[in-house]
Amino acid sequence: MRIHVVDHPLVAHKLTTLRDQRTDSPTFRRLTDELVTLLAYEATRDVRIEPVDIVTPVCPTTGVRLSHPRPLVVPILRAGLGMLDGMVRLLPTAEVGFLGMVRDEDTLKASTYATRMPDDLSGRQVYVLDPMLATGGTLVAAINTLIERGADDVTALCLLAAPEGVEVMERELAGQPVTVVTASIDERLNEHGYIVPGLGDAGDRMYGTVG
Ligand SMILES: O=P(O)(O)OC[C@H]1O[C@H](OP(=O)(O)OP(=O)(O)O)[C@H](O)[C@@H]1O
Ligand SMILES: O=c1cc[nH]c(=O)[nH]1
Ligand SMILES: [Mg+2]
Repeated sequence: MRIHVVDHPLVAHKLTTLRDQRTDSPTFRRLTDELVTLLAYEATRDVRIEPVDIVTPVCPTTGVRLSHPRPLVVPILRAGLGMLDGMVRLLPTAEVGFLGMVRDEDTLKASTYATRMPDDLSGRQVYVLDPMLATGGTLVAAINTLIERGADDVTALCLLAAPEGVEVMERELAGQPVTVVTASIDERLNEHGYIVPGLGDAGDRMYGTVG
C-alpha cells in the first residue's frame, strides 16, 4: 500500500475552512467538491489510457483517451456521496458502484448495509471515495471487498486520515495494489475514534443531520 499526501496551498486553504465549525452544510458540500477535484488530479495520475487517432483543424494527430474496461468509482455512503460529483466530472466515462457502510460509534467496527456494484472487477481500476480514514476499519473492509471481486488497482481518496488508520491500512493491505491519496494526515484519534483536529462527523456536517 502507498500513501500520498497532497501538499498544496489551495488544498490546505480549503481544508482549513472545511474544518472550521462555523462552516455551514452548503459551504461544506461545495468545498468537499472542490477538494475532490484537486485530490483527483493526483489520484488519477496512473489512470489507464490508450492511443486514439483524431484530426485537428490543422492535421491528423494521435492523442489518448481513457481505456477499457472503464474505471469504477465507488463512494462509501453516506459521506462519500459528497465526493462523487467532483470525481465523475473528471472521469466522465467511469462507472459508479455503491457501498453503504456505517461504523458503530461504540465498538468502532464497520458494517456494510448496501452493496451495488459489478460482481467481477477483474482488470478494473477502482477509485474509492470516503472523506474520513479514522480507525481504517471501513476502508480496509471496503477495499477487501473490491479485491475479492478481482480489482487489481485500487485508489482511495480521503480528505483526512489519522496516523492510526494509515498504520492499520498498511498492515492489513500490505502487498496489495492500493494507494491512498489524502489532503492531510492529522495528529491522532481521540477516545471516541474521531480524528484530531479533524472536522467532526463528515456525514453530519455534509447533510446537516445527526446520527
Ligand atoms: O476509519 P473508520 O474508523 O472506519 O471511520 C471512518 C468512517 O466513518 C464515517 O462514516 P460513518 O460511519 O459516520 O457513516 P456516515 O458516512 O453515514 O456518516 C466516515 O465517513 C467513514 O466511512
Ligand atoms: O473524525 C471522524 C471519524 C470518523 N468519521 C467521521 O466522520 N469523522
Ligand atoms: Mg458519520
